[in-house]
Amino acid sequence: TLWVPWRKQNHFRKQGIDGPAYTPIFGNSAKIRRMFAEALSKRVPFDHDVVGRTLPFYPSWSKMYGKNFLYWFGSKPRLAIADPDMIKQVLINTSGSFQRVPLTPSSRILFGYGLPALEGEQWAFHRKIVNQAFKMERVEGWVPQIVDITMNMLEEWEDIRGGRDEFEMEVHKEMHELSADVMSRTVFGSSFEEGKRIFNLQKQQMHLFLKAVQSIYIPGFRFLPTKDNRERWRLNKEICESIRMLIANNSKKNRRIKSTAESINETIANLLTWALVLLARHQEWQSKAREEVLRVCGHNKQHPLEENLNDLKIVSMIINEALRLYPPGVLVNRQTSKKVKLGSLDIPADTQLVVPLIAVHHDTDIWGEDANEFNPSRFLESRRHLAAFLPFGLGTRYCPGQNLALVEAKLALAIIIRHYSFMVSPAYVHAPKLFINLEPQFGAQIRFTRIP
Ligand code: HEM
Repeated sequence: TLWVPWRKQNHFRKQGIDGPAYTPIFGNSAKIRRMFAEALSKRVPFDHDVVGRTLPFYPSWSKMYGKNFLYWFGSKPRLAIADPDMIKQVLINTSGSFQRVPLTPSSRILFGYGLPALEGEQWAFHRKIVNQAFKMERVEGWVPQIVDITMNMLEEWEDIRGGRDEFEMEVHKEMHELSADVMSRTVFGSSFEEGKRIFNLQKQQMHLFLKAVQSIYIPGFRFLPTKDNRERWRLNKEICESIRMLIANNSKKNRRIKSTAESINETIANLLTWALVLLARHQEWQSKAREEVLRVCGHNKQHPLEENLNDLKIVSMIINEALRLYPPGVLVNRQTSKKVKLGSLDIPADTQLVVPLIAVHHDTDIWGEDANEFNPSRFLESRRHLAAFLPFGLGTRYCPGQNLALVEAKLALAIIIRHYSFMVSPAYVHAPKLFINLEPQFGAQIRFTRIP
């Protein structure tokens, strides 16, 4: 079996798919780790050409081997695909040939036994429940709560401002709190405080999780009482107990929804953070958005209502452009359950397919020469290709939280823009980093001025 990777490598080479050569046991993992370390140690200019910093192996290897290439995680082959036609074929395929990559035991702790971990009938059953929970009518019913929570946040900002004209804040933390509050009040309903506590525990757990996924998975290692493992067990126990209590206090039906929703809170926080950074950097779009909010919602400090949502067109375009340049979920992956054909390619069973969403979103072949520039008006045109813009995934597994994410982002942005003008603080260092999601490595410091 030692020869299997080489055989697979040849199999792909014969079909025109090349990549960094396989090295025994570790594959290309050490090299990938080095590339990440090097990318993160460099300071980058404040522009949006950020794929090299967030997913350094992709631009490096695609330059040498083409948009689709083969690399090795240990002795497992990974096929990176960034061609929209191929991506579409993989993600909309319903035959069961392309499955979600099974969670390792340590990532299962993070994602639990919710939707992302399920396949087949079990998945279909729970997916129906989740779709119901997040359908648009239901999410629109949450508008008053979301507005309320955002206004509460602004009241706290006013305390921080303390009567000054200008004040500065790290908004990533603020957006994290905001989206945790929204998720707790909407999805968790009555169990508000408890929901928030779980989010905070999970945030700590994510740091440990990341350490675990960046190292190669060694069977049995998770049972060793290392410092990280002990901390992981402690947090896990606490989270399990909290969730158990929460479930005991709630109806049985919502159980699955909760366990999935908890781990996904971060995505909206990151979307909002990047949208604020982008608007702070691109004042002309901030003004355009503010004009729109005032026009649509009225001048008398009125808040957006659910009937305004469709009229906030510029705000929507800005959110799309933020999702394009800084997609919170940087990649999605699949694994072949059997030998499959993808276009003219023969792919063996047990091959991981990696779709680098962020690279597709920055591809000049798709988006033109200004692909790395912030230009929301590109969304005035209809979509180029189903798989050219896919921040929420595509196909049967596309994100069921999309409605909530977009409605929350629209409302929160509209309200913030209505009350403050803002610019990037001199303290801000532009450093997008792939954590679980795409995050600002050193936070997002923004300087606000109150609009009378
Ligand atoms: C800006 C915010 C968000 C982004 C960018 C995002 C992105 C994604 C993406 C790309 C996928 C597809 C994964 C794949 O195909 O392998 C996904 C799946 C999923 N998302 Fe989201 N998400 C966001 C917010 C949310 C929220 C708020 C929730 C729930 C409250 C949520 C729940 C889920 C679930 C349960 C799945 C798995 C669906 C399945 O396996 O059938 N997401 N998300």
